[in-house]
Amino acid sequence: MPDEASAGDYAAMIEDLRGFLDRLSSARPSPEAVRCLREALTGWSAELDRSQVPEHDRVFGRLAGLPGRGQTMSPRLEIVETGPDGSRGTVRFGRYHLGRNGAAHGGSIPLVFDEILGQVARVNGRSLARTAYLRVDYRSITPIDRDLEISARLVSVTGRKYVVAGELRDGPVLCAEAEALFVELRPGRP
Ligand SMILES: CCCCCCCCCCCCCCCC(=O)SCCNC(=O)CCNC(=O)[C@H](O)C(C)(C)COP(=O)(O)OP(=O)(O)OC[C@H]1O[C@@H](n2cnc3c(N)ncnc32)[C@H](O)[C@@H]1OP(=O)(O)O
Repeated sequence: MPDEASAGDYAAMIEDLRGFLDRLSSARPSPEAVRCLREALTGWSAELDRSQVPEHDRVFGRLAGLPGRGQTMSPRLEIVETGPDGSRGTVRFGRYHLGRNGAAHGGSIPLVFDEILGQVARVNGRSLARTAYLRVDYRSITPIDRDLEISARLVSVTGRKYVVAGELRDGPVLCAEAEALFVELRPGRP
């Protein structure tokens, strides 16, 4: 893990990357701008080629205190309260997550449910638990570019099985709800 000072820089870089992806997805760049961006990206990749590491040493997605654990794959999730029975937070779908007509892409919504529901299972699980199923019901469109409320609650624990349910709301509007089963891995199972 990076030290405290570089963790701050890393966090800021991840936020910059989110901003870049939002701008990229809503841009119509000129051929000259595309050439310029490609050149910059080639330089960034060459820089990162110098610091590739195995999975267990990577930083991306492993900074528990940061929104979204310091990764950009799923929308920006910020947990504001967590406990053994559940958690709640805010999530923001950016322009990068746009499906059509102002609604977030349907595939980006399970991503964020897997995160928050999985964290509740993990708080409860003695060891790592994996998603066995994740069901999402889309109740109303999920708007982008504003903070939405998201919550998860533990429904039941049966042996190694944890059922967790979640809701995504835009104020009084229920955008989506989810239910997932997490199964705690047997010892020695990768
Ligand atoms: C250091 C930095 C930290 C940073 C901070 C970390 C924070 C961390 C937060 C992470 C938050 C993200 C969390 C994402 C988590 C994933 O997304 S994991 C990736 C997606 N999931 C997978 O790849 C799982 C693939 N499947 C499997 O590996 C296996 O099928 C499973 C799920 C582990 C189950 O296998 P198994 O242990 O052999 O289980 P098995 O004995 O078959 O079944 C056990 C029980 O579960 C039931 N079951 C199993 N599957 C199902 C199913 N699909 N439907 C219904 N029942 C089922 C069985 O019927 C059985 O029930 P009982 O007979 O006991 O009543």
